[in-house]
Amino acid sequence: MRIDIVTIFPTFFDALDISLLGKAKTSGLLELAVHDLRDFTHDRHRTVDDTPYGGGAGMVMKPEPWGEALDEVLDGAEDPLVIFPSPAGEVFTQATARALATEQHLVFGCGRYEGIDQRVFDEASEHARVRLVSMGDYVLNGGEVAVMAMIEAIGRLIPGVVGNPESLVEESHENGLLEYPSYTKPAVWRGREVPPVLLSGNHGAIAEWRREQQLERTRRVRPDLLAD
Ligand SMILES: Oc1ccccc1-c1ccno1
Repeated sequence: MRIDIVTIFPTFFDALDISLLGKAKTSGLLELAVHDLRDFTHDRHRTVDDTPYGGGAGMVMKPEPWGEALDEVLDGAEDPLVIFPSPAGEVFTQATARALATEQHLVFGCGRYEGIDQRVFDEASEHARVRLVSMGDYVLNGGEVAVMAMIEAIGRLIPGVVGNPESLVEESHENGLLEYPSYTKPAVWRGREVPPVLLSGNHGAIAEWRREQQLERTRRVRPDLLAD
């Protein structure tokens, strides 16, 4: 998979050089390029924003730098999917991550300020598939945090990135439920014992207990996940 990111804070994504995603880059499973939007400006101040037409507080990201940046990133690309994090987007879920992990080329556009001139989305939509994606019902200062979260959620689902694929199966949201509680040594810690069933060696009983824990936790914390 190739990932391109367009942002005014390119160093924000230095963190992608560490941990699993760093190994995925080194191994060639993941090709990543970060582009500084200001490299596509032509004025002395490298201006990327301006006041909104119609008035209002804040600034809007200018279309020209975005147009030139996306022209470069999309030039010669084969069926890329362009994703802009936005509070106005469809909500990102594990199902979204699974679907995006099958894409060959993702382009992430990180908006800042009060957003990006609408004509950028309209123009990009004539050259590629474009989606606005929300990380949830809250407001961030920009798309970089959202893109980092999406890249981690997507990247770990790319075959070969996570050492043991089995570890992906019993996670929250993989089977529509929240994950069961986990325990490790010591068997007793500050007087708190590990549930005896987990020490029983009875794999059937352990699986049943874990399923019951998933259902109980989901009913308690996220009943919406159980709604039809
Ligand atoms: O609040 C935002 C500002 C810019 C880009 C994305 C967001 C956002 C908020 C929730 N999901 O995405």
